[in-house]
Amino acid sequence: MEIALVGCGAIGRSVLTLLQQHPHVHPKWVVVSRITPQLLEAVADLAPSAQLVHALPDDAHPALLVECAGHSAIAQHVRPALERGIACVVASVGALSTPGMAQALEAAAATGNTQIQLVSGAIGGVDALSAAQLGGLDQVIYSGRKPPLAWVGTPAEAGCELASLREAVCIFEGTAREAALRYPKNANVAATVALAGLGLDHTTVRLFADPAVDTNVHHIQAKGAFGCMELTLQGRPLAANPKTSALTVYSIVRAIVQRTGRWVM
Ligand SMILES: NC(=O)C1=CN([C@@H]2O[C@H](COP(=O)(O)OP(=O)(O)OC[C@H]3O[C@@H](n4cnc5c(N)ncnc54)[C@H](OP(=O)(O)O)[C@@H]3O)[C@@H](O)[C@H]2O)C=CC1
Ligand SMILES: O=C([O-])CC(=O)C(=O)O
Repeated sequence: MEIALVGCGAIGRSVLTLLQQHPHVHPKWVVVSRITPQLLEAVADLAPSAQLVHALPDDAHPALLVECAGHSAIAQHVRPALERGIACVVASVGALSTPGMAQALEAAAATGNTQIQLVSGAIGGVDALSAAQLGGLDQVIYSGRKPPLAWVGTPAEAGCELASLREAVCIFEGTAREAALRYPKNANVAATVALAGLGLDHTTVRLFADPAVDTNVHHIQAKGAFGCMELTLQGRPLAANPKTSALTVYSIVRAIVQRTGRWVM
């Protein structure tokens, strides 16, 4: 199966590394915003038969395009690929918080007669939540807790001195839509939980910078006709990006590899 990968940062490089164990998956195109000597070297090492490009060439027909770049890549690369009939796997789920984006992707997938898969990424339990939603959900609360370093370069910096925090600070409370728009590199999970459950405007989100944790701690509390659910996931961050949990990489590789087999779970 030939695939195109969009993004070659912390997630992209780890995905390429793991895919070396899957001989039926062939990364043929790696789409990046800037082609640098370091990237050329990394791709030559991790996926020697892949081309490093700024956009998917017109004559490329991958079976799958896998996005692990950032919110801007959804309009720039995912939407046109869907229109061309290329199935897409998306990690930057928070991009769907931009008004009109979900509808635009839906229309693009309809034009191309193909599908978009949103990965569960750094969280689990999304299957249970979306099944529970069919019976009716009363409340879903998501909280994301990360070490202070993971919030560098975000609006959290305006409200507190991250480097000298002595105790946990709630840096955001609001809807999943607001969280995903304000924290595009840290609150994709908030959007995922919301899209599976009560929606972007009815899911309560709290984000914490916490010097007492050394993992990215995701917590979901949900109740409804099904009963109730509580899930805590302590995700080990990637060394190359403390904002991102390693589980995101495994979730993406799982989504790719499942397409080469006969079982879907
Ligand atoms: N669903 C989930 O659970 C999670 C989702 N994510 C999503 O995955 C994204 C990537 O994470 P991570 O790999 O850790 O981040 P990194 O910053 O390490 O890497 C992102 C890479 O993508 C490139 N990039 C950014 N925008 C584009 C674009 N429009 N087209 C092509 N390349 C682009 C960047 O290049 P440059 O620097 O040159 O712009 C960079 O090399 C996050 O921004 C987030 O949206 C992350 C964690 C969890
Ligand atoms: O990787 C994580 O732990 C979560 C994350 O960054 C996000 O939700 O965007």
